[in-house]
Amino acid sequence: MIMRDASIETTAIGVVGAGSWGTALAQLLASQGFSIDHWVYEDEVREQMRTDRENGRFLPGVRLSDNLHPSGDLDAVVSGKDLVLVVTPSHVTRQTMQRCGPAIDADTIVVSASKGIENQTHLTMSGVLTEVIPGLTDQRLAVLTGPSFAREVARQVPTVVTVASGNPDTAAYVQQVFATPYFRVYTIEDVIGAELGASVKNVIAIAAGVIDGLGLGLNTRAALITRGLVEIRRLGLAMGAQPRTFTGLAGVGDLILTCTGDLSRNHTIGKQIGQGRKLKDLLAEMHMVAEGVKTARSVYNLSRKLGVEMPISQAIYHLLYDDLDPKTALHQLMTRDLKQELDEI
Ligand SMILES: NC(=O)c1ccc[n+]([C@@H]2O[C@H](COP(=O)([O-])OP(=O)(O)OC[C@H]3O[C@@H](n4cnc5c(N)ncnc54)[C@H](O)[C@@H]3O)[C@@H](O)[C@H]2O)c1
Ligand SMILES: O=P(O)(O)OC[C@H](O)CO
Repeated sequence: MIMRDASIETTAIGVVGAGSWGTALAQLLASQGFSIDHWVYEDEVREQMRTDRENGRFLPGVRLSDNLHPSGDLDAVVSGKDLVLVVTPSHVTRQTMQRCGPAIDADTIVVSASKGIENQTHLTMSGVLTEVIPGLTDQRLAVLTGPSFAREVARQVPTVVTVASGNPDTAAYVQQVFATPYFRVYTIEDVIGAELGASVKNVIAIAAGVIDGLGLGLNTRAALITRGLVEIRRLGLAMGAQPRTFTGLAGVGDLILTCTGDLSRNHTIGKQIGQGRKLKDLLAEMHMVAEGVKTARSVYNLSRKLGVEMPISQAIYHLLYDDLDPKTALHQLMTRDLKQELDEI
């Protein structure tokens, strides 16, 4: 049993986004007894969730509790809530939350569970939400992240995540709301570090998939994860993150999961590219999001703008957008100038 403050039990919650992660988290909360208003984008998905109590498109095989209420009314889902959870793909977060931002009450806690960096602004999701939700400050904002495949959380596989907020009280509140005996929640204060770890690992996971698609070995994958973490940390430091964040769940934890787990969409797309398939064909077949594809563009431009050395991430950008051959990319990475391993800081 997780001990919660009695006041937590009556928390009114709205969830925006019913992809695999939005549905898994909404169901997790519903299974704990919270009444959930859940905004579902597609009419047919919403209808199926209402009638069959299943989201067959994004999270098949998981029965939805009766206290999870699918809705197409975005304003109604977010208004009058103690907590609003935003779980849209990062490229539609701005447009979605711009629509309903004014309906969110001034004291509502807003939690982002999306992972990505906007292409146009280079903002992480906390930055986007702060721009589009009137009056939202970092005091009412939190980020839920860490190694967590939706399908495993839905099966109640023991999972450990972290909640980042600039306000420790907000982090502690969100921690209490989400924690279950199979979903352990830590807190940290470094929001930008947590979001960068969560976002850039998707680019490195594409690289890990490419390595597997090329049929390379475990040595290569371990090297990739290690050097990928160096790149994530470098970008993080350049953007004001705390270095220790990257040794935690939002950093190395999520990086290991996504680089090694067959359930990862980012890893899968990388693997197919390694096997010779083209990005545009893969995207045309996918109804889910592989955030690393868009984030690779943001990271490429950010790293150049900030002068941060990120050779793996830059190679993935060229592979995705300039048709760089995977074997050539690997050869270029392996034959870079020889150097000392660790950065000064
Ligand atoms: N799936 C996971 O295991 C997992 C785990 C942790 C974090 N995340 C993150 O959660 C976020 C959401 O991913 P997901 O896996 O739930 O999504 P998904 O890939 O399963 O589904 C896509 C979602 O996008 C929505 N969508 C498509 N077009 C839209 C539009 N124009 N406006 C609004 N919504 C639209 C769909 O309704 C659906 O909810 C991503 O940032 C992802 O990285 C996912
Ligand atoms: O399936 P992916 O690659 O989007 O990864 C899902 C989560 O981010 C893992 O923590």
